[in-house]
Amino acid sequence: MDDELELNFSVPSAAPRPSKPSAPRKDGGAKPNGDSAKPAAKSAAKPAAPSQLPGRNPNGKTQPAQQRAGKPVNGRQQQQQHAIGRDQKKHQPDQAAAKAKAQPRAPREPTTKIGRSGRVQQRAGKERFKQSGGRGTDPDDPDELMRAPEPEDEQEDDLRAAMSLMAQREEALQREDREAAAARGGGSKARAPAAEREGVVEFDDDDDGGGGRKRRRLNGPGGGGSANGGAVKATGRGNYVPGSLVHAGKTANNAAAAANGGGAAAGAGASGAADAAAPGGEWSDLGLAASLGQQLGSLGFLSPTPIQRAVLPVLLGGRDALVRAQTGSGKTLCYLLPIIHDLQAQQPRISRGDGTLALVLAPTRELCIQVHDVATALLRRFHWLVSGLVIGGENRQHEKARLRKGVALLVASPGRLLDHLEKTASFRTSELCWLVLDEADRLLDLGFEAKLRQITELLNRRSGGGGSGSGAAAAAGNGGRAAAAEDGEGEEDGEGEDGEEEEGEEEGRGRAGREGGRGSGAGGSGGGGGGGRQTVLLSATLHKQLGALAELALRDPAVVGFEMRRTGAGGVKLLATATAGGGADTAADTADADPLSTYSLPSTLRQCWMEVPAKERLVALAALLRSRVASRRRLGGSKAVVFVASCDEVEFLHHVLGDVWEAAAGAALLPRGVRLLKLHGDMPQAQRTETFAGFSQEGDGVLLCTDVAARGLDFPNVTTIVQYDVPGAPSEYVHRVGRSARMGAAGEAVLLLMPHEVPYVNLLRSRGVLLEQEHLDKLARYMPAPPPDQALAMGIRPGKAAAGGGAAAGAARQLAQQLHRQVAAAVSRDPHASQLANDAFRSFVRAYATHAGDLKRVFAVRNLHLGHVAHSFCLMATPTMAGGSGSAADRKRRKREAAEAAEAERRRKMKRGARRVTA
Ligand SMILES: Nc1ncnc2c1ncn2[C@@H]1O[C@H](COP(=O)(O)OP(=O)(O)OP(=O)(O)O)[C@@H](O)[C@H]1O
Repeated sequence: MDDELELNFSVPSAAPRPSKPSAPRKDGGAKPNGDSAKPAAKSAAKPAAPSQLPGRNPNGKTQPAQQRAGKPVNGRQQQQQHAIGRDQKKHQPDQAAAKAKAQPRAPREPTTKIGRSGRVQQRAGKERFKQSGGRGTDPDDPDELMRAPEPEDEQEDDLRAAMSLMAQREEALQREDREAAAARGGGSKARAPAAEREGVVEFDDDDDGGGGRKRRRLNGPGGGGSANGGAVKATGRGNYVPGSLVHAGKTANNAAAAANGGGAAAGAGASGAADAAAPGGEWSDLGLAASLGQQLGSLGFLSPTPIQRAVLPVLLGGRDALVRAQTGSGKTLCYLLPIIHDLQAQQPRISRGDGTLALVLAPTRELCIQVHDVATALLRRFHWLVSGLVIGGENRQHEKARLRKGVALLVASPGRLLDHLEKTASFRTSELCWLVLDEADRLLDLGFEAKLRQITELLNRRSGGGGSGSGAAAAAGNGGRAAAAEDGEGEEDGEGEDGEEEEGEEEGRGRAGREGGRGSGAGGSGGGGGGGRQTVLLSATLHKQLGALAELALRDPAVVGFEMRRTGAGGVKLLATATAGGGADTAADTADADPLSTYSLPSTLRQCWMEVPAKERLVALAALLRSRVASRRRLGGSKAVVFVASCDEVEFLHHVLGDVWEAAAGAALLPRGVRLLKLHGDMPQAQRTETFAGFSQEGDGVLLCTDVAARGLDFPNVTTIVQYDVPGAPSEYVHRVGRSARMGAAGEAVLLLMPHEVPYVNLLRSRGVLLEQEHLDKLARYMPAPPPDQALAMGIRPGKAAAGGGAAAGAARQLAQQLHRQVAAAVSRDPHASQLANDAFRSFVRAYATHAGDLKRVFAVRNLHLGHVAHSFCLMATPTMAGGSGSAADRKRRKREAAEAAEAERRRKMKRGARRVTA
């Protein structure tokens, strides 16, 4: 059954928004390519912009005769004209000069030809300088010459020289294209005709002072061209660390091979491998610039995925878009490619002085880093386009400096972006032409909706764009998690943009209710904004507030992964349809518009659940990790991500399964070479970034984390997802498991449930998520055990546990419990470990208490056996819930301590390094 969601934005009128080449400029002016861009309604309301007046160029400046006469004026000429205008002002300080300028022009001297001796020009210049009584430019003064306007004949010389260069360059490009086409074996796919790409020929990237440059955007299918025709400058900027591109490339190659070899693999819902790279697809077919296609190829992206095929033409055609697709289907490139295609083609070339032209917002810092890394890798070929990152936890001053210099493509988390929009005066966004909200459902879950509204309004104001977007204050009934995050993180440093929803959820939910009440009343005009800005909203789920967000940000969007239907009331309904990524959509009961009910999971993902008594949770986790590591390593690599409910639990498990375990059991839990890593929102940003990159690069490893890693993160080759604690919301289940089985790779997800939690499986089933059951006894062989003499003392033959069968499994579990007691004893002797255990227990119970709605019935605190739960945290007695971890003050204290420890460690490392150098 289809899922339905009512959207409030108005139904698109019959005429779609003009495609990119004719998109309205924010000054309302016609674009240099001559398209009259303003939609009728708006242009009628506004007085004619200067640029629309006859004899004016798009900046409202007087057009040169050549342009008025209808001769083409290219970007370089425009720049020169601007420069001339400025310099003329500078060099005509007095009235006499102004009058002289007003005199009818003397007949021109014969134009100096290119290649003629510079001395001829110099002499003529010197003569003019003398005649003017020393006014104007002294040709003997090299500094002056650098600044001076050139005499007209010299301008023309320059123009001729430039045009001749253009022609040469164009010829070279065409030659290159012909060669490339011949190499591809298809001469028909040559570059677009020269006339289409006249604006993309390279010129020096003169900055005109940052104001008033008019660029020609060459968006739209077939309208793009290569900006540099392969004249690649290695800038060394690309800092793509995680290696997921390489991984992706491999996956794509594998997928392509599978599809080619397997023949029928490309069918809908077939294996993700076929989804990943349908044969025959080419980037240039979709209208991307040839050089961008080449860059994609060099990064291993050989052909587009289905979702990219669906979305790229829409965005290249200049429309806003609302996109839903399954996890790991390649959504990031869906928006980065059209953005880069557009930016690289703009003429005159974008320079740093232009500020930010594309803005990508993502809910977590790690996701921002990831998107930025991919963007940086793609931009390597376009050295004049700079990408940047602003996220909470980073040094504001450094960010400010980068923004002041100018960052064309900026990836940001909402809190920090808002901060810069409000406080960094040199942050230019007046030229913004792209806004992307990635993981929009998560942004909403985290309660960023108010911040998004503020951001959109600020951007609109700065760009002078229309659309207040004020109507989007949707009731954020579940925004409490974010409110909690803000409570916990934001007060001190104004961050709060992350998914640190682990603790303080109760306070958060209360506050969310209030915020929801406040927001719900706002109606409003909405309807997108930002003048000619193109906006993209990507969501993995059909979130309840998506309609409001779409209303806030989008204008007449193309909708991919949904179906849009008119309602009688003039609004539209969104219906979930099969996602372009293939795979099976879950069955859908749409009454509550639960995101999960419309979700699509990769068909290569095996999902199972395991019933585990509370007191055996820790050893079950240990056995599960050992079993997966052992079996997957045989297959060439094992990477597991373990999700828990709180930062404290991550800290506890990391310490206990690492150092404490080894000391108590006499052997490490995991084989040598398999690292145990941690990632959560209370870690200092530097550590988070290091872990993120480290785990991406690892061949084998186990990552203990909170839901901060649940969305969008693309760790290559994750083979197993373990949900040690149940997800906070059903949709979170889907996002967590989506970290595996990406781009057609195989993966597995294991959900551990305590006996009273087993009905959760039915809840998932009712939403179409089907899990198999796996028995704990199957892990018997991998249960950790104490040394043989202790086993014998317990009356258990050491080899018996490994033999298999029911009795053996029982024995193995007994031995594991014995080992667990030893670990617990070690914890009780170690004050630091004890503190971690107490904090983790409290946080676990607090998080458990925050489940709402249907989930509250299944995950009720009263159903917890607190003694057994405490045992699973290696505690001899059940701690009281009073005080301790979980308060905002406590979070801050721990964060500060962690930052101090990290800083001390950094200094130690530096000292060690310095000592090594001097030695
Ligand atoms: N055309 C392509 N060919 C090969 N690999 C690709 C292609 N497009 C994307 N990928 C790779 O697929 C993986 C998933 O991409 P991405 O992270 O964009 O997916 P997503 O849909 O945003 O996932 P999520 O919903 O989890 O955020 C990445 O490793 C990416 O490098």
